[in-house]
Amino acid sequence: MGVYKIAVLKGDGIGPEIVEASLLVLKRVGEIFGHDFVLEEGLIGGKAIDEKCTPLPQETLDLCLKADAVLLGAVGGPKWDNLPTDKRPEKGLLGIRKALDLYANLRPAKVYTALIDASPLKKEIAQGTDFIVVRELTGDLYYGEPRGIFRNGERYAINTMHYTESQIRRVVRKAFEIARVRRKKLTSVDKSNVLEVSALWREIVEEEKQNFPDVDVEHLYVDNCAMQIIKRPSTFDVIVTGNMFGDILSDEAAVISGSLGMLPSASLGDKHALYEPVHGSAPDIAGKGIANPIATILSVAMMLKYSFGLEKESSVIEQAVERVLQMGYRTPDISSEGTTVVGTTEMAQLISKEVEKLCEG
Ligand SMILES: NC(=O)c1ccc[n+]([C@@H]2O[C@H](COP(=O)([O-])OP(=O)(O)OC[C@H]3O[C@@H](n4cnc5c(N)ncnc54)[C@H](O)[C@@H]3O)[C@@H](O)[C@H]2O)c1
Ligand SMILES: CC(C)[C@H](C(=O)O)[C@@H](O)C(=O)O
Ligand SMILES: [Mg+2]
Repeated sequence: MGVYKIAVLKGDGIGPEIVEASLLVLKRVGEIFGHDFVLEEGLIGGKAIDEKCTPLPQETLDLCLKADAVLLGAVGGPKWDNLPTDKRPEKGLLGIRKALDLYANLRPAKVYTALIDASPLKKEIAQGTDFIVVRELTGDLYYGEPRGIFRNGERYAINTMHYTESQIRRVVRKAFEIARVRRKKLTSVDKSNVLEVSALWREIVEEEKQNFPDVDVEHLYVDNCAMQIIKRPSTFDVIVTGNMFGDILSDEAAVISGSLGMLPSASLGDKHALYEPVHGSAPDIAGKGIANPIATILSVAMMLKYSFGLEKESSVIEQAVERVLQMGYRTPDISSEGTTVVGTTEMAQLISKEVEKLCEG
C-alpha cells in the first residue's frame, strides 16, 4: 500500500480521451492493490495557450516538480499550427522535458503475437520484435543555440546541433544499464561520417563500452539504421541515439507493432519522470471516441514500474493488454478481419476487467 502523487496533463486532441481511459485502469489497480493514486490536473499545450496564454504555465511546472510522476496525453493541433515555433503547444512539452531534466526517453517497440497481422511488415520479419529505443531528450537540434529565422537579403534559418560530453555520457550509460538486464546488445546510432556531434557521440560510446564488457556494441549510421529496423527488427535489443534521430526512429519502430497507438514511453531524469504515449494528439480522430488508449495504458504500466517500483501491478496491466488483444478486441487502428472493433473507453474497460480477473486468479 502506498500513496503516490501524479500530475495529470491531458493536453489536446485525443489527449483527454486516452488519458481518461488510462486512468480507469490505474484506478482499478489502485482499488485492487490498495494504493492511493492522488491525481492533480494541470494545463499544457494548446489548451494552456487558450486559457493561460502560454503552453506551459508556471503552476503546471510547479505541480510537476512536486509530483512523484507526471502522466501526459499529447499536445498540439491545427488550431495552433500557425503560431511561431516558440509559442506553439509543442513548446510546452519541450519546456517540461527540459525543466525536469528528463534526459532518457525509453520507447519500447514490441510486436504482440495477436497483432502480427496489423504490422505493415511481413509476419516472418515482424515476429519476435522486442527492442527499446533510448532517445536523448534534453539536447541536440531541439535546444541548440543559435536558432531562428533571419533575413540578409533573403531569409535564412539556423538550428544548432549541440551536445556536451556529460549529456551524451549519462544517456549512453543509462542505455548500457538497460541493455545489461535485457539481451545485452546495444546499437548506437549516429551520423559520424558527416557530423562532429556524432563523432563525439561515438567516441563516448566507445569509452563507456569499457565499463560494460558484457554488452555487445554495434554502431550504425542513422540512414542505415532506418533501413535495418525494417529489414531485421527482431535483431535489435537496445538502440541509443540523440534527440532528433530518436524522434524519427521511434515512430518508425512504433508502426512495426501495428499502430503508433500501441507505443508507450517513459522519460526519466535523476529526480523526475514523465510518462506519455509516443504518438501525438491525432487531430484527425479527436473527439470520436476511437483513439487507441493502449499506448497510454502501457505508459501507466511503465510509471508503476519505473517511478513507484510496483513491478507486479505493472506486469498485471501488461498481461491484461495482451489478453484483451488475444480475445480479439481492437480499436479501429489495429482492427483486421474477424476482430471485434471497440472504442477508447470500452478498450480501457476490457483491460480493467482483465486486470481484475488476473488478480482473482
Ligand atoms: N508527445 C506529443 O504530445 C506529440 C507527439 C507527436 C506529435 N504531436 C503533435 O500532434 C499533432 C499531430 O501530429 P501528427 O499527425 O504528425 O502525429 P500523430 O501521432 O498525432 O498522428 C499520426 C497518425 O497516427 C494516428 N494515431 C496517433 N495516435 C493514435 C492512437 N492513439 N490511436 C489511433 N490512431 C492514432 C493518427 O490518427 C494519425 O493518422 C501535431 O500538432 C504534433 O506536433 C504531439
Ligand atoms: C511534439 C514533438 C515536440 C515531440 C518531439 O519531437 O519530441 C513528438 O514528436 C514526440 O515524439 O514526443
Ligand atoms: Mg515524435
